[in-house]
Amino acid sequence: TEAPNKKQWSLQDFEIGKPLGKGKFGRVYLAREAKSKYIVALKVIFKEQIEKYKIQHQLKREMEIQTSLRHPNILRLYGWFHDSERIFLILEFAHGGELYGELRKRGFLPENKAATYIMSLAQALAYCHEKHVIHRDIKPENLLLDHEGRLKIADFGWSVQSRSKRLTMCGTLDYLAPEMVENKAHDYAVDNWTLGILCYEFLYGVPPFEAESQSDTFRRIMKVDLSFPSTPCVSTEAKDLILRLLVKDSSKRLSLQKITEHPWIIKNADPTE
Ligand SMILES: Nc1ncnc(NCCc2cnc(NC(=O)Nc3cccc(C(F)(F)F)c3)s2)c1Br
Repeated sequence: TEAPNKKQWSLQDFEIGKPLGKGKFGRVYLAREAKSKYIVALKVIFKEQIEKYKIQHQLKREMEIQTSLRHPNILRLYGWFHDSERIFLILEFAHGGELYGELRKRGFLPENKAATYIMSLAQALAYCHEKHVIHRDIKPENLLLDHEGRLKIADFGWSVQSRSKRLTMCGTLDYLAPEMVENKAHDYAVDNWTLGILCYEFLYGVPPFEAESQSDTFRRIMKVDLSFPSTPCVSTEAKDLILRLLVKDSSKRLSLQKITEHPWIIKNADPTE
């Protein structure tokens, strides 16, 4: 008999539930595998969309990368299948939904939650970097929460192409590091920059370089035009961590290891995470 994860899945194997969300390339549904009753999230991607944007290789790369990653803070991709016009990704279901929703609902996060999320991200990214995977696409929409509120990094343009995807997809520039915005060769440190952006956004509710137009955001990123509003009140240690991450020279950004050892993280992150 075949190992379970080598099974050829098909739509008939699943009972489809409510829609969980819709992405650029298709919707996500709650689903249950009929025999095992196992709950999953099923992402439906239309082939003609993939062909239109010529990102087949990117999806292929995502599958390769994803099946090799196992980490408590990375959403699992259990497998995939396709029919004549769609590709289906069989994903771990994150019961808590998108972290984005929590941030929008609360406006901004308490320091212990923000620190716990940043620590989980630093640990997951350190794991990815050990596996020579740079994420490049970390933003609140791609961060999900499981039933215990544990952070899961999801969605994958995990490849060099993801930069072209982002720039051609005219996604938000808010999370792009200077070297990416300048379309320069970049390395692992882009994810460290993004952790600085996210830490700021978790604590203030908006990304640090938000501006009316993309060109203004571009200018603010290139200048590292960073300022801290007087409200909400944020600790000096949190601002210290943000200032050590939002550094233009990528070689001078705090390392992932050093992030997990930063006083603000030690003091505020939930150690059981
Ligand atoms: N509560 C929830 N529980 C679990 N999941 C949820 N949402 C799905 C999160 C995702 C995880 N992985 C993804 N991957 C892709 O979308 N890949 C993708 C799609 C199109 C094109 C391409 C490419 F061609 F550009 F690469 C790559 S979406 C939710 Br809401």
